[in-house]
Amino acid sequence: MGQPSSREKNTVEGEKEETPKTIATQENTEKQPTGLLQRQDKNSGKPRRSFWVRFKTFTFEPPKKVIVEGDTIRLVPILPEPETAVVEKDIPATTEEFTADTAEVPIGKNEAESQTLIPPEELISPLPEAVLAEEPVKIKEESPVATEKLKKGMEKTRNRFWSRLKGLFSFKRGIDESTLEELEDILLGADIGAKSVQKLIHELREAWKSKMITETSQIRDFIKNKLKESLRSPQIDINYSHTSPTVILVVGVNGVGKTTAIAKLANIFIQDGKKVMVAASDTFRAAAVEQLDIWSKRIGAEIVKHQTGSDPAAVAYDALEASIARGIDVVIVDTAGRLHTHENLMNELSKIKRVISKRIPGAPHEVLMVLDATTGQNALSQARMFNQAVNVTGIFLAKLDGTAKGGFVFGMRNEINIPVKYIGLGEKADDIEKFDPDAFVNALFE
Ligand SMILES: Nc1nc2c(ncn2[C@@H]2O[C@H](COP(=O)(O)OP(=O)(O)OP(=O)(O)O)[C@@H](O)[C@H]2O)c(=O)[nH]1
Repeated sequence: MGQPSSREKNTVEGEKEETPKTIATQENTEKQPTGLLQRQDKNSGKPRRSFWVRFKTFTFEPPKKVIVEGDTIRLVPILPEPETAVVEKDIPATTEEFTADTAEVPIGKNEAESQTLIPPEELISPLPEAVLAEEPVKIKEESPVATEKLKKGMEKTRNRFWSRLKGLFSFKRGIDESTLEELEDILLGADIGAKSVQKLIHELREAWKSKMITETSQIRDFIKNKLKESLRSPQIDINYSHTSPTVILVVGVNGVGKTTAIAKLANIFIQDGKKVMVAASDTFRAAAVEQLDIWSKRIGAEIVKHQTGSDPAAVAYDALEASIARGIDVVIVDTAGRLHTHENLMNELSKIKRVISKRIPGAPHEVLMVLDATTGQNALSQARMFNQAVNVTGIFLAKLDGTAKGGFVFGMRNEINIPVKYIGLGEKADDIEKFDPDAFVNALFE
């Protein structure tokens, strides 16, 4: 028996970990199954713990301070001295623990929506009348060619994917069952996900049997086209409102890159000539508001913030009022990535969403979920949970530059029908690209 893994430690021990966010990521990276169907631990054969059981390992984190380093702004945990660490000090009396029994129970929409809603008029004092923009926001066309930034950002994924695949196509030979088996292994190793690989191999076998393709050299383009097709979506753009403001609610667990994603999004909207406001509705931690504040000043976005611990829905409501009064084009609402319990978090997100749609019918026009690409297939469980509570309309895939597991985008699309809309390719405000399926697949093969 070796040392217990951090998954097996209790919450208090998890608190004492030096870098809880990184640990969660490393675990996910190291223990990643190659297929979606694999739900048992490879060594022990025991069932793997659910996402929410693992989620509790980063539910209780030390407070953080904001560190500004050149072009990046990050939160760094303020770690207590080991001998003086008192975990209870940071956890309010209302804190509940996740248990293995309750962790699996998803929060249904109805349950979330049955929460008491504070009437908006009690949340804030009234602000000036609405000033609506007359012109719909224009959407910029993007080229399907992979940019240098995209190619560089996807270097690790490409190495894992294409370096093995190209061996198969390096000389002309006929196709047989062993070719398909070899290809299947390579695709599974590229984190594409078991279901997607099965589908791809099935289609390839059909094409081979019908003599549509006969040589290995033809497989490359066949796979490329199929992968592109699998990612296309009619809703790949942000769902802009015809009347301003367009409201984007941003959700995701802590540490995935949510704040940085908001800054990146705000930055591209501003560069596109839009007036942007961010709502600091992650009132759970002071450092989160501070980090957003620094980003906003740097990129030129307006910000609405309240005190730590205040009602996040009230912050969102205030931001909507202010944005209408000031003719803002896009409002981006930040939210907490963790609360004392998963249930509290989902209820809070549902409430923020209800308050937004009560003030602006049809809003939020986009619910973007930020996922950390380095967590590979585990990001799927997060997406499913959040989707149940707030109906996610698009994915912002952060940290694609830091992983070789970018292939999981295909499995994700196959498993949950939510389109990826943006990708994060670094820590700076301009390390962002609008997701283009053709460019993405091209970057995998170039
Ligand atoms: N390499 C890389 N790092 C990123 C990217 N996006 C964010 N990061 C880094 O990831 C870390 C966490 O990012 P944050 O934006 O603070 O994440 P968050 O989800 O807001 O985290 P909390 O505020 O702790 O909930 C920071 O160090 C960021 O600089 C990305 O696309 N690529």
